[in-house]
Amino acid sequence: MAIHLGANQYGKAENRVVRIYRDTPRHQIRDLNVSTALRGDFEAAHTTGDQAGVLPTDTQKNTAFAFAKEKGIGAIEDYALTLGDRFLEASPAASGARIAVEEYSWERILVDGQEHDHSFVRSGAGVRNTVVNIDGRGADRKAYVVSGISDLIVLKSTGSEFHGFLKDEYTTLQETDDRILATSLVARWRYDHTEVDWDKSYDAVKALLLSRFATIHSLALQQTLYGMGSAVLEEHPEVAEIKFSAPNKHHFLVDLSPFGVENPGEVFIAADRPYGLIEATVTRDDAGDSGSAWVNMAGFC
Ligand SMILES: O=c1[nH]c(=O)c2[nH]c(=O)[nH]c2[nH]1
Repeated sequence: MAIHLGANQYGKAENRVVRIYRDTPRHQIRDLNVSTALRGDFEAAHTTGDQAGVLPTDTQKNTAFAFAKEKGIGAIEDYALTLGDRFLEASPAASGARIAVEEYSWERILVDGQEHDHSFVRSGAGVRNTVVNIDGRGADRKAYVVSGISDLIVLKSTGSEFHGFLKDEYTTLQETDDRILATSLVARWRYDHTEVDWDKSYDAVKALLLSRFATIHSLALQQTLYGMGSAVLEEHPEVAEIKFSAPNKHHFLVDLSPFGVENPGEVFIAADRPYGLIEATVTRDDAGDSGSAWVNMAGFC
């Protein structure tokens, strides 16, 4: 029987890297979840057990923590790019590196209206993340950055319709011109290049996604996502494409008529399962090649 080793990668997943800056009494915190992986010629490690070319996952973990101190943590994209280049330098057998970083945000606790110097409360709508893929070294190096946000839970209490859909003998859904639209949005956008002010771009894209969700009069979640994605591509030349995964968090009107009570769109049951899952990609026509940007990105069409 002929068999062979297929695609493979290895690394340390979910390093919880917390970096405190304490040069002054007013501390700063960065709180990351870092996953690293190398791909390349690791055939022998699998087929014969020869680990000569394998930079241990433990070393990858150590590097993630050491760089948090030695190089500091700026934008997560820069941290990920620096780590990826380091692993390719340290591991001759590797042809590519994938570094995924999530960032949990904290804000200062207010005490008597004043921001505390070293006490924080977890904050933020949504979790910022990035996935950096680097192929090759030196003149052959190519770097791809996909950044995004997950767990961005949004709801609008009107301004959403759903009607005119295809019907067959199993269709029971009523048409509606006024419903709740809610989702826990995952959005990831691919940058066209790496000369980007990452923090500024992230803040602006997030704000734009939220404002378009609010202002687009929705005829379907599909149309809302396309509108949100188009706005990002129109206003952000640095973004080549954007992908969404959006569970339609259904809110069903509760029938209060058995109790003689009218319910004109006021009391709903928030169902957690099942949910419609709407996924879409919006791409600039002249976008550059996506290369390995989307390698192993689960949960997207
Ligand atoms: O925005 C929606 N898109 C759908 O495709 C769909 N299907 C469904 O039952 N409800 C909805 N809502």
